[in-house]
Parts: sequence; structure tokens; C-alpha cells
Amino acid sequence: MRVLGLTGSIGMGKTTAARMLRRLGVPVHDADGAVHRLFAAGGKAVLPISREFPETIVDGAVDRQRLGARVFQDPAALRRLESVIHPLVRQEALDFLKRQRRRRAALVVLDIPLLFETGGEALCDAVIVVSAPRRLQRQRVMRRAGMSEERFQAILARQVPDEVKRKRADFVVRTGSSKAMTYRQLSHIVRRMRRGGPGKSKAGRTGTVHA
Ligand SMILES: CC(C)(COP(=O)(O)OP(=O)(O)OC[C@H]1O[C@@H](n2cnc3c(N)ncnc32)[C@H](O)[C@@H]1O)[C@@H](O)C(=O)NCCC(=O)NCCS
Ligand SMILES: Nc1ncnc2c1ncn2[C@@H]1O[C@H](COP(=O)(O)OP(=O)(O)OP(=O)(O)O)[C@@H](O)[C@H]1O
Repeated sequence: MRVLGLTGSIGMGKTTAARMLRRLGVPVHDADGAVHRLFAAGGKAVLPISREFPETIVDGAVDRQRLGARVFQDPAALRRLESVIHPLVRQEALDFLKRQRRRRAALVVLDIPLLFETGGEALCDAVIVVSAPRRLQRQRVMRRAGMSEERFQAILARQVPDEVKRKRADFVVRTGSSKAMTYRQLSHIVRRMRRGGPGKSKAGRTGTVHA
């Protein structure tokens, strides 16, 4: 089974790319979706978060807006949050891989916003980075409810910069033009991966391919 990582900085089009990969018939594990489940009422993260950040619990669930306001401007608090969440998300991703292996899937995708920051590369044969011009990224993000210039800058400061991600990618998918173009790039990558390359189980990481 080949494992393709999918990552990208805030607003670069990761969620859209993940949706397209599903449409191409590839099972996708969504790390951010896993976090949503962990934070919902009854989710595994509610109790540990209520101990660390009691003011963020509303009706038995974690209020993301409040938690974001608490941690994005406070690196030590964000690290505490990550130390609760990342091991739980990693375990879910490993369970997903095990399930897909049992089903004899040929190719799967791990959609991990912080793939490089959390060592997720080690689970992947190749990594896709979605990227768009900085100006477009900013426009997309600033349209979101609850976003402010300070929050955007604080989040960017916590992520591996886009240019570094692109250097570490096996495939860079440009999301700055039409969605049809993005879809074409992704379908080309899926075809290549299904044929076997690139990947560490083959000739090793040989540098970035611009799909
Ligand atoms: C702080 C939280 C509650 C804010 O939720 P909210 O719905 O308001 O924002 P959202 O999750 O959509 O994140 C907005 C942007 O911040 C980025 N981001 C989220 N967590 C982090 C982090 N730990 N470091 C850097 N960037 C982050 C996301 O990739 C996204 O681009 C949430 O992001 C969270 O729980 N983060 C910690 C867990 C984590 O690391 N998740 C991301 C990878 S699984
Ligand atoms: N060619 C394209 N490919 C992907 N997304 C596009 C494209 N053109 C426009 N977009 C838009 O860009 C926006 C940002 O995309 P998306 O929500 O997928 O980003 P993201 O990387 O998942 O963000 P986050 O890291 O915050 O979760 C969406 O509104 C999407 O419709």
C-alpha cells in the first residue's frame, strides 16, 4: 500500500484537494476531522482539555473559537494543547492505515495540516504540498468568520513556511488558478502513485516534481 501525505499552510486549499482525492477514489484520513471528533461532547479530548483550559468547555464540548483565541497568541499554551491532541490524532491515523492495509487498498492519503511539524513524513511514501501565492492565501483566510490580522499572523508564525514546505515536497500542487487545474494535477499524481513512484519504498526521495 502506498501512503501519500497531503499538507499545506493555512488557506492553501488542503481541504479542497482532499475532497478531490476522495473523488478520485482514494481513501483519505482527515487529521483535522479527527480533532473535531475528539472535541465534540463525549470525545476523548474533552476531559484533558477541560483540565488544561477549563474556560473553553461549552455544553460538554470544546469551543474551538475560544480555544483558538487562547492558544494561537500563546506558544506555551499551544504546545500544551498539542501534547494532548497530537498523540490521539497519530493513533487514529495509524488505525486508519491498519484498516486500509487489511482492505488491501493500493493507495491512501493522510491529510495532515501539520505534517512536517509533527514528523508525519515518516508515515508517507511521498508528500503533496498545496500552495498558492501569498496574496491569494491571505484573501482566502481573511474571508473566514472570526479571522483577524493578528490571528492570521500568529497562525502563520506557528507553521513551517510555505517555501520550506515546497522544498520538502515530492509534489507541489498549485491552487492559485482554477479548481479544474488543481483536479488535473491531483489526478496526474494519483496515476503516478498507483504506478509506483516516487516514494521511499522505491528509489528514495529524488526531489520535487511539479505536477
Ligand atoms: C486551536 C483550535 C481549537 C482552533 O480551531 P479553529 O476551528 O478556530 O481553527 P482551525 O482548526 O480551522 O485552524 C485554523 C488554522 O490554524 C492551523 N493550526 C491549527 N492548529 C495549529 C497548530 N497547532 N500549529 C500551527 N497551526 C495550526 C490550521 O492548520 C489552520 O490552517 C484547533 O486548530 C486545534 O485544536 N489545534 C490544535 C490541534 C492541531 O494541532 N491541529 C492541527 C493538526 S491535526
Ligand atoms: N484551484 C483551487 N484549489 C483549491 N482551492 C481553491 C482553488 N481555488 C479557490 N480555492 C478556494 O480556496 C479556499 C481555501 O481552501 P481550503 O479551505 O481547502 O484551505 P485549507 O488549506 O484546507 O485551509 P486550512 O489550513 O485553514 O484548513 C476555499 O474557499 C477554496 O474554495
